[in-house]
Amino acid sequence: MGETDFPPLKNDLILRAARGEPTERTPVWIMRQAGRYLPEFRQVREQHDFFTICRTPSLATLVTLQPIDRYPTLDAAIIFSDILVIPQALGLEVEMLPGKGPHFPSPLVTPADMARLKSSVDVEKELSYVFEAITMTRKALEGRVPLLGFSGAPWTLMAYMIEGGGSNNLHKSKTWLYRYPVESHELLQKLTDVIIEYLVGQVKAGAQMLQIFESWGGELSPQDFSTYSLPYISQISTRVKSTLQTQSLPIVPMTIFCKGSWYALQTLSNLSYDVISLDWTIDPVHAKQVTGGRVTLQGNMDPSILYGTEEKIKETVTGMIEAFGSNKRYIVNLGHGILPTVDPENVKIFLECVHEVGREVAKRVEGSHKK
Ligand SMILES: Cc1c2[nH]c(c1CCC(=O)O)Cc1[nH]c(c(CCC(=O)O)c1C)Cc1[nH]c(c(CCC(=O)O)c1C)Cc1[nH]c(c(C)c1CCC(=O)O)C2
Repeated sequence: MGETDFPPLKNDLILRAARGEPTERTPVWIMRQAGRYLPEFRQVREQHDFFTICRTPSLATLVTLQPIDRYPTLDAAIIFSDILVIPQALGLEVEMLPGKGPHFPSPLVTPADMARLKSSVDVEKELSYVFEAITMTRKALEGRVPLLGFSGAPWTLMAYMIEGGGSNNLHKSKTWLYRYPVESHELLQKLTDVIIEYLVGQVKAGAQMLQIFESWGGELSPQDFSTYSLPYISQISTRVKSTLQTQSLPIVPMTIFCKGSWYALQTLSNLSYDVISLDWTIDPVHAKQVTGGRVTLQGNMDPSILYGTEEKIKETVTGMIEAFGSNKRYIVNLGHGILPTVDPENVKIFLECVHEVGREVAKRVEGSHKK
């Protein structure tokens, strides 16, 4: 798909912020914005299994658009899918158990189980449903906001494939790292190669920006992070961008979200990512100092603030935008996904407040530059 196959974009704030260009207002979107906190999503979910929604482009388009229709204040849409579609494409079965989350009936137990994974994955075929959903959604958006694509990062996906679902301490996947380092690297590299092809395919289908989720980055020590996460997320941004260039596709901005990996901030800012997404344990002023304006920062309100009063939400948003304090290189988001029991009215309050405060701060910064 080429740019001319889609309606022209009317709001490019987030793309400009990602590229380091000034914005007249701070852009905002919410991780997991399409999901269970919305009654309209729960209604679709009552009729269809989770992965059926992912695999049916018309349903994926419908739920991707639900938050965009409800909140005209959102500055981006994110394609409805899941990070676990990659383990599925590699041949592992994954189910989504209501109220429990993902479950792998036959996870990888020892390296011998890697023989159960496909030796080569036809990404174009196995994940064609994601690409179709992206193209359909991009058209249905009618240029209202940019469409984001995403993938899980290799370490987080490896951990799910070995733990077989959620886990408190990741001891099974860490056993691999400390007993079978060679095979662990082999698995991480295999995932990396598939992820790169998958992300390029998303851009070809119409994704305008990409986010990589290393949701379990913070479970690793700084040293293990540099051995088992960093080399692979680094490869992903450089190889995705060089492949996009070779294939004459748009070189879209890329975001890295390593939850809990505060120690890696400076290193991450020297890779070829455009945006670093921060969790709420990181102080904005510290993040700005450490990353030195080399990247755009995204985040980082504690998702639980959305359970607070209107005053608390407003106070936190104001403090956060003032601390990131710029009309450049900043995208508002939560520090992790929105929680399923949040009241959608509080999301509205949050988004409206971001618009209001974002405009004020941008004006103030502009004014102080003119003086
Ligand atoms: C770790 C991870 C997963 N999936 C994802 C991550 C990385 C982000 C993060 O750290 O939160 C990413 C994801 N999952 C989903 C999206 C869709 C787009 C969006 O709105 O952000 C995205 C970007 C839909 C989803 N993925 C899931 C749901 C709910 C499933 C349901 O309806 O039963 C949705 C809407 C299920 C899911 N999928 C996963 C878990 C652990 C769960 C269960 C717990 C939970 O819901 O948070 C794996």
